Amino acid sequence: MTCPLLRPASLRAVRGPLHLARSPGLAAVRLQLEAADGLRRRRSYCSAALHALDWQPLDSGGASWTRVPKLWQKMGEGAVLLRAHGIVPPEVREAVWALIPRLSFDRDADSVDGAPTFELRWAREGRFTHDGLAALLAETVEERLLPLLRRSPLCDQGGGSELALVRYYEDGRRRVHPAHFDADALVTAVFEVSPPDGFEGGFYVQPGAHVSSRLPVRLEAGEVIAHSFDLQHGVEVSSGTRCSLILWFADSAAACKDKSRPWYERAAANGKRSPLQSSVDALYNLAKSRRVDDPRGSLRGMREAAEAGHFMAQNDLVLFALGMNYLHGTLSAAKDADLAAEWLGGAAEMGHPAAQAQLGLLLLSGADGGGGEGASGAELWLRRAHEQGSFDAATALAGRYLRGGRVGELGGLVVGRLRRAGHVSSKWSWR
Ligand SMILES: O=C(O)CCC(=O)C(=O)O
Ligand SMILES: [Fe+2]
Repeated sequence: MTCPLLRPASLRAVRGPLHLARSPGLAAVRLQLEAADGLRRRRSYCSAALHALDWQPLDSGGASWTRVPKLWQKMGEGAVLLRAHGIVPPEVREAVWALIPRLSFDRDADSVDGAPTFELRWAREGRFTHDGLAALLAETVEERLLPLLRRSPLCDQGGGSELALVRYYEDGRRRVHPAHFDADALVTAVFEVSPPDGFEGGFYVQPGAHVSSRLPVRLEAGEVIAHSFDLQHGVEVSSGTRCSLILWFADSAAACKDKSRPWYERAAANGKRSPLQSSVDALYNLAKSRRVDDPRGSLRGMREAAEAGHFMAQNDLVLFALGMNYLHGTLSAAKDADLAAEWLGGAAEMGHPAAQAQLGLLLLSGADGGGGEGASGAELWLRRAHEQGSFDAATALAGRYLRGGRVGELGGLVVGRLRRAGHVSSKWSWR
């Protein structure tokens, strides 16, 4: 049985803390930020807040759609988000839900956070790969979902589908899928499989870099949402069990097979003529997808996206460039540290938790003996990142508090959080 589904994600983002020989103090970072006009303008985009999504009816069939603006960019219309009832017949949803306990989920590293995926792939390269799910879902995907996407504002952004996943969220397995962009899909569709009274939290969109800009999208069982590649989104389940089915669509069967991402190239090229908002996201995604095959081209693209204000590109540029420098032994550590702090500072000021954590670690690594201005700057950024849920930052803070014997209230909170999440071994106990 076939459907227009494509191939799996192949790139795994590698993230890790920075360890540099020297780094500027916080004041130096601030000065660089103040001097950078572009960064100041970008910061103001992020201070805007979006309080609710403005849904419009798509047709008489009960589907609606909206645009999700990006708080870090002024231009462009925003990402497309669509929701629809009645696409998955209730008996299909119930049969899928009943099948879930019999499925076995993968534990390979996730491309967004490197933690075990707890996902099951049920289609790739245009074919269903799981007989049970194919028997239940082929008709719904081909006869109901694809026609909906084709008559929606997402239609000029694609048709064929790329990869399909079941995702399972539960305490003791995976509970979060951090905010991200889908790097290998032109359009993504998500079916909510589990009944909403079985869990707290769920899918959200995040128009800004900071977690405070999150807008939950509470879905009914069997409801479908679909979005364009330039939508930042994630999942956080605070209690209970949630199961979702995800389909990543490409624009042709050929793109599924040869792993090309022509839509990013098209959007990036269009953006050079008219600065479409999604072109910056396309540049970023294209750069990410070329890391292995064309590292230097990828670095150039990442830098362009970073210069255009993409906060994830600013953060990833630093991680990727430093990785390249270590591999090729090119730039000096001191020069790297200044540049790294500048890029990370921009994204950190916009609120991006990963950049805040990396900047904190960078400042910490340059702080002699753990004291002085570098260290207090480091702590400030690490605390901000920890407040947004960063485990890298919490781990670094806990280490500092415990080594310095300054556990206090915040130290207790940080260490307690790490311990609950299984990140702290008994040797970290301070009692
Ligand atoms: O589980 C969901 O609703 C979405 C998961 C997701 O964003 C992804 O797999 O890329
Ligand atoms: Fe996603």
